[in-house]
Amino acid sequence: MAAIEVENLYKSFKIYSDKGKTLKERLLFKKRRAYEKREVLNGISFSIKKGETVGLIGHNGCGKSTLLKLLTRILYPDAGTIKVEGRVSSLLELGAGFHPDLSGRENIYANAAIFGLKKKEIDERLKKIIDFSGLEDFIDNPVRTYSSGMYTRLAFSVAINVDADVLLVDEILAVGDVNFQQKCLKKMRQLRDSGVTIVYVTHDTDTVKTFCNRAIWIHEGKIRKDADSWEAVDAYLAFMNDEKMRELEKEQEPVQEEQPEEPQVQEDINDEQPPAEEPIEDALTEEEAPAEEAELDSNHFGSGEVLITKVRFVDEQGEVLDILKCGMPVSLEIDYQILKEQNGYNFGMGFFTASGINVFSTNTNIDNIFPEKLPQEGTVRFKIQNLSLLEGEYKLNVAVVNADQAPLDYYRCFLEFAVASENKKAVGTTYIEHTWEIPQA
Ligand SMILES: Nc1ncnc2c1ncn2[C@@H]1O[C@H](COP(=O)(O)OP(=O)(O)OP(=O)(O)O)[C@@H](O)[C@H]1O
Repeated sequence: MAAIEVENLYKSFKIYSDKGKTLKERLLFKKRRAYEKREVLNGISFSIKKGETVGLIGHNGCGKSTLLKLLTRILYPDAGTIKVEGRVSSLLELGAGFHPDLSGRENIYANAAIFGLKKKEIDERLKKIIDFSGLEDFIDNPVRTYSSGMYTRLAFSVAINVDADVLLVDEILAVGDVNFQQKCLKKMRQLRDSGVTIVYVTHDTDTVKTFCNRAIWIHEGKIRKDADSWEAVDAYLAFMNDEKMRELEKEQEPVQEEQPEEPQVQEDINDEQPPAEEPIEDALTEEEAPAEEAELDSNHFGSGEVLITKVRFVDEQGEVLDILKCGMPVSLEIDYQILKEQNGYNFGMGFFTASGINVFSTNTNIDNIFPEKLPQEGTVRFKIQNLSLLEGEYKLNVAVVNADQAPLDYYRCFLEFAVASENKKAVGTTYIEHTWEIPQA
């Protein structure tokens, strides 16, 4: 049975470009104020079953909070329908729904009443709410004297104690201290397990993976992916990573076109952002590496806390190779990005034949390299002095695991590549340097 049913939802905001400098100007030109319409949600439809826990993900400003506010009916859509079954409780913007001059206790009554509780029901829950908030000593002070963390504590304590069927939570938990965050997540898990439907907006993709069973990724006003939380988060992180790469490559462009014909181009670029001050890794400035740069897809596993973002073969000059040659020096470059620091890192690679036979695999730990700390992003190079693979088609596995060998990003076949051979001929997969000794007659 559906707890939330959203159909063809549209929401735009008017953005006023000329507000008028003074109140007089604003009043006089009230009707003439120029505005543009910003489409935020552009035809969103989904259905959430009772008891589901759904993470809403997407980049800043994509409309997650707007969607949550529409579900809470703080905002109304331009078009589309929203049906929510049962009592709704929400934890939206910091302090939303609190009156600054009322005490914590008075705000509990006011807030819980908004969620549909009668005075008697609130009386019964008051102690529980105050206890959970940990604000006993401050509960009779006006909430304007509260810190942002204290606001969150109070708001959360009310939101989870109103026996809601549907709980809508915005990124608000980030404000509380670590202990309170853990306490909230524990409580939310209990609510989830007792069948409460939860929609959770957050940028903490780890929590989405572990806490939610499903995630909806909003992009450019539409649903880009609505799937199992791991699958949706991986797709979102891969996309964000690609975006980052594109930005880095764009930043690089003016540096490459140092003497442009049109000074205007330079000005535009300067407007946007200052020219790159830091030297950017060679690897990121390569214009293209079509054959080697396999696209990230969901056909791999790992926590995603460290991502393998690009992999390529290069020659001694750093030129990307389409075809490798038996006997040549080759480097395998693995670009990574750390989203969450680990207790250590172990990078691995493996060559497989097209039919899946492992020709050679190793990792940094096997080679007695145990990196504990790494730059947040960089390139690991696996250098081969003399490629001994024979002519043929091969597959490449790449992986990074942590010091406990837990997979962070593991690809069974990141890319397929070909090896050619001009003078090193033999049968099999590996060329073994050799000589023959033949008895003389
Ligand atoms: N009341 C409003 N008036 C005008 N524009 C608004 C209003 N509320 C939101 N917006 C705009 O709508 C867009 C979506 O905002 P929203 O807060 O929903 O994004 P979000 O995905 O929650 O972002 P974040 O991850 O940064 O919290 C933004 O461009 C924002 O500026």
